[in-house]
Amino acid sequence: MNQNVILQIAGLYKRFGDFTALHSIDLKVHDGEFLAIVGPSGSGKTTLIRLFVGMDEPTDGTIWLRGQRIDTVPANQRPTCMVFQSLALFPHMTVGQNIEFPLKIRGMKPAERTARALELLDLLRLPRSYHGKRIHQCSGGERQRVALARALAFDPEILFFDEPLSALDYRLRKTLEKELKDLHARTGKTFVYITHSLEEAMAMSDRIAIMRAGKFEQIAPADDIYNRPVSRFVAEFMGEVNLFPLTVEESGAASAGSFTLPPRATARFGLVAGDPATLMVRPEYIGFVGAGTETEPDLSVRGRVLNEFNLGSRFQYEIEAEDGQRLTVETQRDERFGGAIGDTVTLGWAIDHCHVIRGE
Ligand SMILES: Nc1ncnc2c1ncn2[C@@H]1O[C@H](COP(=O)(O)OP(=O)(O)OP(=O)(O)O)[C@@H](O)[C@H]1O
Repeated sequence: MNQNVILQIAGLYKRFGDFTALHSIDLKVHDGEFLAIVGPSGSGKTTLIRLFVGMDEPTDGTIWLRGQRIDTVPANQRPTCMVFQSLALFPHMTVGQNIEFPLKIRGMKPAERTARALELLDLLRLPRSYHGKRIHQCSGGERQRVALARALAFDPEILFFDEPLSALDYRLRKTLEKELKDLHARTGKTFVYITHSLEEAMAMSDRIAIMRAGKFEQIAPADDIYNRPVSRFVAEFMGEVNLFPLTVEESGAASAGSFTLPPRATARFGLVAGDPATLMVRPEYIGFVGAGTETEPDLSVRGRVLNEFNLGSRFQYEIEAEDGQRLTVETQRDERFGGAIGDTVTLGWAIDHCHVIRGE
């Protein structure tokens, strides 16, 4: 990925009657980037993609592709934009006919079309013999690859994906996630990928844009979004999290209900008395403090184990602190809590693993 901007939008609005689906959106997508757009249902993800590809018009604002304004250009004259729709294959046609379809409507000669289709089968790691195979004879995963080959047929610079894997079972989804990431690396193309799934976004993308009610709440690399969310909404959207509202006192210490943050910690986060803020710590950074614990943790809480959940590679615990707050803790399998449900435990973690979210 380089820092050249391939796609830029500024002040984009979309209204449906009285309802504003997109509120003054700005975004820059870099050349060769894999950008995931994540957000709850109804946040405006599909509306945004429809504007990119010309399936709908913005109420206000501009879209540029490589510095050229495209929001006023009809969809069929935006050759660099293709939407990947896995379910839009023609079932009665062969794999080859499907892949060649966009080339045929653009007038490419049959021999050239077939050569291109075979190249794309190679790229998608499908056997060349599939060229004559009917779509209904292909498995779900193969169909996804054919749809991708078709989207790539005209060599678009950007591919837009609208939840392509959401209907697939877990194993196939995981396989295709890896294949998509690999395809992105091999083609060097720009991918803009809409998903509900945080896991998918984390696994594949260079940056994640979190959408909420028609606006971007945060746009950043996955690690930043996960470890340094700008709001409670982003923190909670990005998986399990422990959030403690802080009351910063004149002394510099901050009360977090079941524990107190020492002045050196509040100073480090730049908090002063009266600042509204929330302390965040992810479940995997909290550990059980026992006789064998080598160093005293910076912060600790006593509580009771309410539940244990086996997540496969990890274990998750629900703990009730003495002030009634619920905490979520995750350990690796080999660090599983040795006691019983109902036991009183001490939990501890490092200030380095805390993040402060400012504001109400
Ligand atoms: N043609 C339309 N007329 C009126 N309202 C619309 C229209 N299209 C979308 N909306 C509204 O705009 C909002 C955003 O819809 P959009 O489909 O973009 O959400 P989304 O984030 O893609 O959701 P999902 O994840 O469920 O697909 C929703 O409240 C939706 O009801």
